[in-house]
Amino acid sequence: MAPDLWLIVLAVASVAALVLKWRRPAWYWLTFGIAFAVLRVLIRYTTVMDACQLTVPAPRWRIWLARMFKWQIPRQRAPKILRVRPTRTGLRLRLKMRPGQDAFEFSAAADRLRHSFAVQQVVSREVRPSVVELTMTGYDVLKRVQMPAAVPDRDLLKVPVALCEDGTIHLRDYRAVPHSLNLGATQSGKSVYQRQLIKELAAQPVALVGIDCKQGVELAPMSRRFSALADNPDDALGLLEALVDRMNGIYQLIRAEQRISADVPDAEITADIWGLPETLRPVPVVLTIDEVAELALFASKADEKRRDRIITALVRLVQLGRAAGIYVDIYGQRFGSELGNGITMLRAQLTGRSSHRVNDESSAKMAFGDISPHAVFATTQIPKERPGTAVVGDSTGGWIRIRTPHTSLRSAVNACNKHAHLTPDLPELAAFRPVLPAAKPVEVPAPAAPAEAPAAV
Ligand SMILES: Nc1ncnc2c1ncn2[C@@H]1O[C@H](COP(=O)(O)OP(=O)(O)OP(=O)(O)O)[C@@H](O)[C@H]1O
Repeated sequence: MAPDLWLIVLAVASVAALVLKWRRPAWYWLTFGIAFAVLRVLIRYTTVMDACQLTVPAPRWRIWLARMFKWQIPRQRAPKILRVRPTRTGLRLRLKMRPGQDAFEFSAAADRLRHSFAVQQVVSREVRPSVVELTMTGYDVLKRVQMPAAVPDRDLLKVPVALCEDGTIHLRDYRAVPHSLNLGATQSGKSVYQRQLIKELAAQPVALVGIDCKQGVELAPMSRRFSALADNPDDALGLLEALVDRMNGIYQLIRAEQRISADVPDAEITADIWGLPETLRPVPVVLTIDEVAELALFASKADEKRRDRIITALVRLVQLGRAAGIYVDIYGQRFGSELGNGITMLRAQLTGRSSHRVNDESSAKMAFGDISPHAVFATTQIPKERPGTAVVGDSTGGWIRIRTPHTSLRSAVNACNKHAHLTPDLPELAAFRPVLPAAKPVEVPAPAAPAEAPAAV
């Protein structure tokens, strides 16, 4: 090719790369970014590791030999690269640690590595003894969230809800983390998160039950897929107590099954619904409670009594519900002792924690104060112009930043309508079955009147 032509191709490619980087960072990453990042990492690897204090001295015998024969003194040794694997959103670098190194050093150096390799984010984790994996994210994946079409880990009660900042998918796994608390200021993105979750659960053989004291504006449009719905505190109390009755009934069923299994040598004895024969297993229930503070507020003595019964029923459900296949997601703006007796006890049982943007540090502490001070700080840093961003923690002190895809109410309602036939009938909750809007008669437009023939001139 003529040199001029080369120059033109180079100029066009550079402009294309710049435009993609600016407008479509995901496409940029797949077309140019991966190659540049792999080159950058491999070329700078030893220097960066040295600068980030992730190298160790050469073995003594090599230094001794070098001194003896006046060779060049061997340099510090960086961890050996076992594998470099590009992904849809970044790179995975698997490293064999040198003697004397530990996985914590790599986690502590994550921020330095991020700057040195010029990537968006670096997360380190130990994959097996002496091997760590650095997951690098090439660009800001949370800027425009697009969930991949195929999620391999999806399972019953394990649904994708958001993208993590390291490019992995955040799954809400009810069987691992049965109950969760989701906080956030108004307009921070709680409802979108909730819709995404319901949209995913709608396609599964589970019963959805909701309490939405905002007169049902969030959940009622999706009511075709809900087995029970309460939109005021009185109904919420009835619904929660009915759920407690259902839970007690399921415990009786498990006990009866245990008695039968006890007499059969070698038979497994179950302590929850998942060990019951499929024909007997009650359908799992996911209870969504929106704006929980509405249940805890009271203006009169009667309201206060109702409030106490609500909190008692809720505490029983989160303490004992898991084995009976009852899972609870609670949403609110704040959830602290200011809401009265029993709240701290209830919160302790909600092991799944997430928080969208909050107005103050004390709200962030309600989500993570008893789990991780780093997560509290990260929550206070969520920018207002990034609605849908949240920090998700777990009871081990780990946390990560996530962002939900922008799920409209329309698309969640469509999913609920599409899967309405999966809505199980729960006899215990029959009194709270949502009143479905009557099907709107299709209006057939009246045939247009025949146009009058123009008068003959
Ligand atoms: N993941 C997202 N990506 C883009 N925009 C989002 C995302 N999540 C939420 N939003 C936008 O942020 C705004 C607030 O979202 P949402 O209604 O979910 O907040 P909220 O916390 O439920 O507020 P409220 O408590 O007032 O109901 C909406 O305009 C919504 O479109």
